[in-house]
This record gives sequence, structure tokens and C-alpha cells, in this order.
Amino acid sequence: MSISCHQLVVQIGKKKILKSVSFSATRGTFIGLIGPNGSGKSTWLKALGGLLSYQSGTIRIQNKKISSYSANQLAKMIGYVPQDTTIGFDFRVRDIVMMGRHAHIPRFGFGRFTDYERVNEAMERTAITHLSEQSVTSLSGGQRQMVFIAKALAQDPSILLLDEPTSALDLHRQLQVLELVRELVDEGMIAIAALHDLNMAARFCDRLVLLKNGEVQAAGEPKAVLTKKRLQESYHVETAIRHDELIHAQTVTALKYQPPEQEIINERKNGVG
Ligand SMILES: Nc1ncnc2c1ncn2[C@@H]1O[C@H](COP(=O)(O)OP(=O)(O)OP(=O)(O)O)[C@@H](O)[C@H]1O
Repeated sequence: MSISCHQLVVQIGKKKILKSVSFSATRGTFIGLIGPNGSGKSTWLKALGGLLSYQSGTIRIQNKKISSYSANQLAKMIGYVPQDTTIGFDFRVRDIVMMGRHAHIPRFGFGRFTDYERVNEAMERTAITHLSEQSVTSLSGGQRQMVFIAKALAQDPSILLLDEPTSALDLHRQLQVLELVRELVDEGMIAIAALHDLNMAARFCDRLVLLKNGEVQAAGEPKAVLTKKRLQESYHVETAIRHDELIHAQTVTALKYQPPEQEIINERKNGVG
């Protein structure tokens, strides 16, 4: 399995949201999309999932243009977990997870034994089996997020797109989700997740793509992307970056917000530019 994106441009109305962004990933890779609010992470994930049209550039899955696949074919290959998991209908958790099997069940057909088995497996892996008969409207935001991850897993995808999958989760659930995604990736899946927590991103991802204003500022191994200079330029925050021996990853400590004007003054003082 492979997915690639070449010079992708997404424009909504008059605004260019993604300005010629590229990347590629093969099986067994976990990519973290990082960057400030509004930098284009969700938009990119939606375009990769075939949920948003783009103006130019290409997205290829298995070296074939995404437009050459039917919605059903895409649903069998790509699982997408949205940022907003609010749901107005009174569905049982099991029924929501079963919706992930939609593409696998023939039209006017019924779920087969394997469909129910996949649903049970997905609920087990996300530790929500005990909630299976409850209504989703009765769940907490974090529990709902796990239900939507289970729904995406039930699709049996080779590519998993996750939009801030840990944002509503407590520390235990954050680890649970990222450890699960890491496990799935080690089994061969491609995962691409928008993440705000840079420490979690550094710890669990193979590669990071840093976005700013719809452009890729840096891409590569976490160590290469998470530098003081890049984080200053993207987030306007002064940071301390250290290597944590315990988790074998970079850790980022945010020290101080430095508005862009202050950066210019400092650069002038230091004789840069
Ligand atoms: N449907 C839309 N119509 C107009 N502008 C949009 C639309 N969707 C997104 N945008 C704009 O595109 C830019 C990128 O938004 P996007 O949600 O992709 O960023 P993000 O990096 O995921 O942000 P966050 O971290 O806050 O979730 C923002 O300026 C946003 O206002």
C-alpha cells in the first residue's frame, strides 16, 4: 500500500488553504501532521480521504489517482476519524461501529459473520466493548472519539486518517490511542494523524510534516523537524528541545510566546536579514 500527494492545491472560495503541498508514505509508516491552528491539517486530511475536492496537484493511492476509485473502493482502503464526533442521533455504539462495515456489505444485503466479527474486534481493540449497547448520545466526548476510531478500524483500512484523535482524551486514553495506532502501523498500516501534542507526535510518529499557512515548512524524522528555529517560525514560541532517554524521543517545552514583531526585532539585533 502507498499514498502520495504531489503539489496539492486546495482553495475554498477565494482563499488558498493548501498551497502546493506534497508527501508520500508506504505501508508501516506513521506520519504526524503538525502546525498551528488554521495551518491546513484538517483540510489536508479531508482531501486525502477523498472528502474534499482540490484545484490542482494529484493524490495517488497505490500509484493510481484517487479519482479513479469509487467511493466504495476508497471506503475499503481509507478509514477517516473526524475531529468533531458530535452525533445527533440516538444510535447504539455497536450500530455506529457497524457503519464502518458499510462498504463491505452488498447493497440490500445483511451483515455476515465476518462483519460482526470485525465490529467486535474493533470494539475490543479500542476498549469500548462494555459500551456496545449504550446510546452514543450518552457518552463522554472521549468515549465518543474511541467509538469513531473503532468505526474506522471496522472498515479494515490500509490507510488510517485521524484528525486530532487525542484532543478530547485523558492521559491514559491518549496513550491507549497512540499505542494502538503504533501497533496497527507496525502491522503494516499507514497512519496519518493531525496532532497538537508535539511530544506525543515525536514519540509515536516515524515522520512529521510541519505546516504553516497551508505550506510545508519542514518534513522528515521528528528530530529533524522539531528544532527551536522551526518552532519559533511556525508557532512564534520559544522552546527548549531535549532528548528524553526514557522514551527515546525529542521533548519540546514551550517557554515563551514571541509575537512575530518581536522576532523581527531580535533578528535585527542579531544582524539577521
Ligand atoms: N469550509 C471552509 N470555508 C472557508 N474556509 C475554510 C473552510 N475550512 C477551513 N477553512 C480555513 O482554512 C484554514 C485551514 O483550516 P484547517 O481546519 O484545515 O486548519 P487546521 O490546521 O486543521 O486547524 P486546527 O488546528 O485549528 O484544527 C483556516 O484558515 C480555516 O479558516
